[in-house]
Amino acid sequence: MVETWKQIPVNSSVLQGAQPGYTIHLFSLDPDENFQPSEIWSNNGTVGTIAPHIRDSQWASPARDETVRRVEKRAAEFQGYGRAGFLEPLKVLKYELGGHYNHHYDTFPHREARTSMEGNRFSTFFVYLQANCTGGGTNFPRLSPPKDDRWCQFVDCDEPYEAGVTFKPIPGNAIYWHNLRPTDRTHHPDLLHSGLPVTSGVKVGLNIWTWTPEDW
Ligand SMILES: O=C(O)CCC(=O)C(=O)O
Ligand SMILES: [Fe+2]
Repeated sequence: MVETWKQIPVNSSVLQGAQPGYTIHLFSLDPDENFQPSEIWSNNGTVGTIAPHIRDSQWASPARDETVRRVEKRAAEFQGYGRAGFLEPLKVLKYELGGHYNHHYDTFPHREARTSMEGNRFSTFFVYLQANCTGGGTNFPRLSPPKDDRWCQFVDCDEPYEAGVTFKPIPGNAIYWHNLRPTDRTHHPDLLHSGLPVTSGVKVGLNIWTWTPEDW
């Protein structure tokens, strides 16, 4: 038989029973019934309060089914080993009209100020799952806008220089950053950020927070 480059039918028995090392699953979460108002935690990590003038959104932790575990695994592998100790259960966030989250850090300040937990949120993935909305970018006021125009597909290049950098909520995209400085383990001051108000429609995001090992 002559070999051609169109030789293997996708549904052939050759593929049945194969155990690929890596499978892609369509990532779809519909945790609507589980959504509750998002809380704000104090610096020592003890109290969660609801304060819509600071943060107006709903959140839910999806059940750890196979899809969610796969996302967890990918997030862990992306970061290699080392300072990545634990993942916090994934948190889906939903913002409706006017929903926002004022400027904040994702970290808790430093070990001594905390009573109820060890470690800290080393890194953040913020994934845009749905963004059928206007507004709703993620703003980092202390970052300098990029000079290369190619970034304009991901960040809002029309806003004033002083506004810092605002990532556009593009479904399927994610932003990733390290909250802690490796040298002194304090939070990086430039990583102050906010979820800008949604001016129409709905934005759904996903937080994947990785914690340092307990002895960090
Ligand atoms: O909604 C956003 O764009 C950012 C959300 C955020 O910073 C957070 O949930 O900690
Ligand atoms: Fe945040």
